[in-house]
Amino acid sequence: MFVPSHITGFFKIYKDSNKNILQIGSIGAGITLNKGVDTTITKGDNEIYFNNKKINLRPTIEVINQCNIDNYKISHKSDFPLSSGLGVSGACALGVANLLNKDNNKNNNSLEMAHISEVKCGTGLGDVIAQRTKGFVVRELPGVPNFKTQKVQKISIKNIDNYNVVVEILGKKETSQIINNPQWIEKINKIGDELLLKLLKNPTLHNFMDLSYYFAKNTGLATDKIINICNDLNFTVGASQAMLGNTVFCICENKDLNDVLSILNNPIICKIYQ
Ligand SMILES: Nc1ncnc2c1ncn2[C@@H]1O[C@H](COP(=O)(O)OP(=O)(O)O)[C@@H](O)[C@H]1O
Ligand SMILES: CC(C)(COP(=O)(O)O)[C@@H](O)C(=O)O
Repeated sequence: MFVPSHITGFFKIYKDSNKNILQIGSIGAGITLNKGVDTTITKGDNEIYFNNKKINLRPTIEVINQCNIDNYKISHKSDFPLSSGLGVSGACALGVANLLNKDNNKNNNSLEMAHISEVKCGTGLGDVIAQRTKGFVVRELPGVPNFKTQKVQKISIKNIDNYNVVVEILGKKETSQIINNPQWIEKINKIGDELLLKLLKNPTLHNFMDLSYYFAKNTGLATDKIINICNDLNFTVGASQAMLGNTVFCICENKDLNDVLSILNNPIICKIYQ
């Protein structure tokens, strides 16, 4: 079961404690990539493997606890490491939730299960909704959309094959340390407040990248190193920090790809997955 990785460009946090957990989350915009996580489940001794290494991955464990299953061996094969701002934790949670419901002929909502797991673990607020939707995704309401409040838009991209998403992972960043920190929440929500409306007025990849760069710089989430790399890539559609990681992402046209690769040290070339 493949689930695409997801890069959030900017977001705003909604963690109102008296709300149902399904309505807790974030609004924002991002893109899913053709690289992500492939999850399989076989019989086993209740083990979880991530790229062949046994780990206790909390978002996956949270989903298992909701399904109350036993004698499993879960294997996540990921194109990216965890804690890189690429939605890998969400891809693991959604992949295992999809499989468990399919295998056990359950009709639980796997999206709800994965979202609950991410919110409980502090590893995500909106990734799994974008990963289920796929493409260039705008989330206008926090939480899992339902038939009444379907406020998740998939923005169409002309000549999508002309664009590359080049990713450079510089290190790790634990999402939970940011989205559980009141000072960071205040900064993120102050800067992120107007960006969604600005994107909806001009829903293009260029505008998305400009708004993401503005968000990364003005929240203080981006390091000087990341800002400098983004500035060096200003000949492209745009470059910014993948939220919430220590990761640069750049969208460039095919004609500029070689120039982008000459600037980055460990570039990973992706396409937008829809
Ligand atoms: N080696 C590891 N063993 C167990 N859990 C890990 C390991 N590395 C990272 N994690 C966990 O994986 C999760 C990554 O979530 P997050 O920070 O949101 O990253 P991502 O951007 O990949 O979604 C965190 O709960 C983190 O503690
Ligand atoms: C930005 C983030 C809160 C975290 O994303 P990640 O670090 O990739 O888990 C995401 O879940 C979102 O709500 O948009």
